[in-house]
Amino acid sequence: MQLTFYKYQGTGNDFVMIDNRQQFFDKKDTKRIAFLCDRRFGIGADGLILLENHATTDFKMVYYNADGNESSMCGNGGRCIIAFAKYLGIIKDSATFEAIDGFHEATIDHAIVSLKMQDVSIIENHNTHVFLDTGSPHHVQLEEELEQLDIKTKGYQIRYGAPYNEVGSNVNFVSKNTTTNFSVRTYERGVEDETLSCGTGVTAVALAMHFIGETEKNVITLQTQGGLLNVSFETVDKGYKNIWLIGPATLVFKGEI
Ligand SMILES: N[C@@H](CCC[C@H](N)C(=O)O)C(=O)O
Repeated sequence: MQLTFYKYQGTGNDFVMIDNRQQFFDKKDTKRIAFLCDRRFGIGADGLILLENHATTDFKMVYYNADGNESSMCGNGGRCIIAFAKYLGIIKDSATFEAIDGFHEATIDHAIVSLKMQDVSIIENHNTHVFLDTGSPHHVQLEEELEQLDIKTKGYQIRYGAPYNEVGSNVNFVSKNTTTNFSVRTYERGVEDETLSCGTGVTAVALAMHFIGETEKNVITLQTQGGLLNVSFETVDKGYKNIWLIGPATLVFKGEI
């Protein structure tokens, strides 16, 4: 059967997007999802996202990593699905939707999407790194020589090492440019490689840098390999609320396979 798909990217984190409001897509076919994401034999993407009907919000988002498995929240995917929902005529300039980590609000202004993330109340500050969950689990560590790092090798060791083991964590390497600007490179679980950007990752980095005192600001710019993202937040007694991930989300092409 022919499958109509849409390819989106948000700061270079790219996704195969499928309108599954008619529920035709076989979600159990992990091999096919991995095939569609394969960059040599398939369409090529860091993940695949289904847009589905929802009883009380504008739509539901279902996210799969490039390995074919359903996973936790994808921040850049969440921004891209807003652009997709607008393209399909489901929403205008604002929306609410449900994802695996709960309900989200978002707005879109031309190609710039602002996505509200879940509140974060648990942040583990270890000596060498910070660990927190921004919808997906993230290990965050500061590095002096970010450009020289072998992200695939180092990220793989941390992702599969203790205490994360098989379940794993995404791994973010960070360098500080100014008090409001940090560079980030991310090894993504489920892609098992560096991606050009990770939305839940840069959100984790912004909160972690504030938490450990590297910044006192609450609007942070994150330079990823695929472009700039902004994260704003409010500090509360036990963590952070009103967290927004802001940046571009673009349709690359539409096709059939
Ligand atoms: N690219 C995503 C993160 C997707 C989930 C991640 N690979 C995981 O399995 O935890 C983002 O933009 O947040």
